[in-house]
Amino acid sequence: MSGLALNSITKQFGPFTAVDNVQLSVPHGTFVCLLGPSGCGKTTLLRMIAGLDSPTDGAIVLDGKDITQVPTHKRELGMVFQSLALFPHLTVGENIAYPLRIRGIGPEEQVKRVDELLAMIHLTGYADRPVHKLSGGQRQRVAIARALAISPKLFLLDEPLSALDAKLREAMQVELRKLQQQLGITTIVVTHDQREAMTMADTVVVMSGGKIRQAASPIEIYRKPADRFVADFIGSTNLLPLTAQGGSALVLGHSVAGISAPAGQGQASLSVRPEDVKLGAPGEGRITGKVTFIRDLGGTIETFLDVSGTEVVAVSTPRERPVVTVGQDVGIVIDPETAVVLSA
Ligand SMILES: Nc1ncnc2c1ncn2[C@@H]1O[C@H](COP(=O)(O)OP(=O)(O)OP(=O)(O)O)[C@@H](O)[C@H]1O
Repeated sequence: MSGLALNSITKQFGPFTAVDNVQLSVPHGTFVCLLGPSGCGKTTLLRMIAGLDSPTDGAIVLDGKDITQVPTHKRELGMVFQSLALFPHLTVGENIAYPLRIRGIGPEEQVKRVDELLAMIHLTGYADRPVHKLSGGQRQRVAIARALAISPKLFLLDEPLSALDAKLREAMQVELRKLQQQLGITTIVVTHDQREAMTMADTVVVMSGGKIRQAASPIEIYRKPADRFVADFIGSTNLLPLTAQGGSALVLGHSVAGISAPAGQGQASLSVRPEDVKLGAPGEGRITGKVTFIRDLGGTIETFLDVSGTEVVAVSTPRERPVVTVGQDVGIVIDPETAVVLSA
């Protein structure tokens, strides 16, 4: 297969398993985000792909070739790691040309390539500027250009945008994704920012405790989370207790048409995104909650409800907002099409 394959990768640090039997296939030209809470093993996994750490077990295969034992400098990688900063005493052009120079590429070819890369990152004319005179976002773009100078087979980035302020980070996410699509380069980014992952990735790999919980498209991760961890970690959700009773299931004590409990499970949960909770009049057989708090954020309105001790959050836009007030009893409508049954 053209692309990257991680075959049963495990990394132990003494008795501690930081990466646990990871299996992942990254087709050529795709953009993968490794996403998870602090300590879940995403940086360790990226470092192994980069050759900066070796797996205790398993194999890393790039374009059909086992590279597990190949040293970093022979893997044809472009890397933007937090620790790999730009050379502050060099100009933008010298920074970008550096990997070309150490590979013995002639000065004319270097200038041509630097110009191409500067155009690509929208910094044409900046070649002679010292890097310390650049803004944070411009510096980040130069680091990206430097990593791409050698046309690598794999582009690896570890939290590349975390030092930027929120607005610039969002703009750079879009820019990085466009650049990756333009070049068709296989890219793996480590991030703990789910918005970043959802914006950029073809495949989001959600990790916890060294294991992959789910690897799927952003929309599938959001709409069809594989388990409670993923449902809770990605976006916000209502995890409602689901109990089996006879052949049907009870959600917050009520049966909901179209929802059934998983076979053989005593206890399960139903994940319902706040935007999928619809409010209506309280009615016979309908889940009813009391409004405890309303947060009007302008573009969206969050309504917090108490249903026999369980908090349910509904999000609506001002247009679709049902007029409710704190203390009021309202009916809660769950659409079985958008709700996901999760075991445990
Ligand atoms: N060299 C090492 N020796 C011992 N333990 C390590 C080493 N490197 C990482 N670990 C441990 O492995 C686990 C995974 O670390 P890793 O840096 O991969 O996590 P991460 O998901 O990237 O987290 P963060 O977002 O905080 O960087 C952590 O518990 C960490 O303490």
